[in-house]
Amino acid sequence: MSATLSMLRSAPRTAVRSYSSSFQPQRKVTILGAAGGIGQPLSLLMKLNPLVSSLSLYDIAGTPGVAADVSHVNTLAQVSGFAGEEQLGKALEGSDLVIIPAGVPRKPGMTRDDLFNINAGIVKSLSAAIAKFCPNALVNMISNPVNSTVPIAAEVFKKAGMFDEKKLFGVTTLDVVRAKTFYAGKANVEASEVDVPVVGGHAGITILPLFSQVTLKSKTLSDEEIKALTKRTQDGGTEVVEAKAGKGSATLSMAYAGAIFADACLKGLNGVPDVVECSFVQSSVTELPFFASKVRLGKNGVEEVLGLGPLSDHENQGLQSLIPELKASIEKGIKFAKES
Ligand SMILES: NC(=O)C1=CN([C@@H]2O[C@H](COP(=O)(O)OP(=O)(O)OC[C@H]3O[C@@H](n4cnc5c(N)ncnc54)[C@H](O)[C@@H]3O)[C@@H](O)[C@H]2O)C=CC1
Ligand SMILES: O=C([O-])CC(=O)C(=O)O
Repeated sequence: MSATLSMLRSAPRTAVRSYSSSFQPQRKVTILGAAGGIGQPLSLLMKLNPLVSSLSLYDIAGTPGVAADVSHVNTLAQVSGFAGEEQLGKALEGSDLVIIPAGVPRKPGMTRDDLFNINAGIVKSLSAAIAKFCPNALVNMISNPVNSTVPIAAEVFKKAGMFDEKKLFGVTTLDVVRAKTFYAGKANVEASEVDVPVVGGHAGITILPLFSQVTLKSKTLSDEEIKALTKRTQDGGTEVVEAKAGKGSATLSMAYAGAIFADACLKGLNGVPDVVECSFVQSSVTELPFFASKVRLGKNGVEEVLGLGPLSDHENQGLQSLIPELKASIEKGIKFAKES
């Protein structure tokens, strides 16, 4: 995390250096939904990433303005804006990484699953375009409900005959970011030095932080404190939705989390060793076909899906409780993609 922050802080200088270095691979990153609440700050953060040489910003409307604005930042990436379905192919062509924050966000009182009816269709059509125009790209799915949108994309890719399970990722990094922040606050340690795996899925009780595996323990927290931290991490999205009172869900912290995960994917593609992040991927860690756990990233995307490690009794119970809900959300996505 601190490495990412320092990367962001030093981006302009680093970018100038990498401009002149011939060995830096040229990477095209495309953001679908780039004019939205997440899309705009994420576009800025990706413009700061020295691993990005071409930044393609797509939305149904509003992207020319966002692209013009972001393009004035003095870093390496060349920025292009595309608006409307007829420009989607051009936006996607040649992409190494496609990030998808396209879709509607929650309002107070809604669950992520309440977004399914609108977002499933959006994700399905964008996935079909990815299959057609950049079948080799890594895909970072942010659109909710992630527990269903990732299986939808997988199904669309299978139908198109180009599914590669190593290249499809549900972005659960914000759960990890929250778990680290909340733990650090409670244990009174530096947030940047804390690491906590978060496994399962990305909705309510399917979000399972493994605080028993936290890297920096300054003092042992009580079972009650761990239970409260678990609940706060699971409800982190709702906390923001309620505070925004009808004006959407997490955008700034999500853009930060999305930029961290995209950076990890790009580092993996570039052959940087030992890049590990949690993500919701095709998995055999449990009986479910998709599951979030630590994943080692490499030159082809997922290099290795890592196991869960030892769990506390509380975490084991959480794992058993989340399976039925996560299973139903995965099946709902698969059914939608097969039948629509
Ligand atoms: N995975 C995660 O941890 C998180 C996921 N999210 C999800 O991210 C999604 C986006 O959230 P916000 O940016 O706040 O919403 P927003 O409404 O501010 O932006 C969404 C953007 O998507 C665009 N869009 C809609 N249909 C499109 C299409 N067919 N092609 C391209 N763009 C399209 C809209 O024009 C809009 O600009 C929501 O589904 C939200 O629930 C939000 C926070 C965290
Ligand atoms: O809660 C929401 O609707 C948005 C989201 O996924 C999050 O903030 O984790």
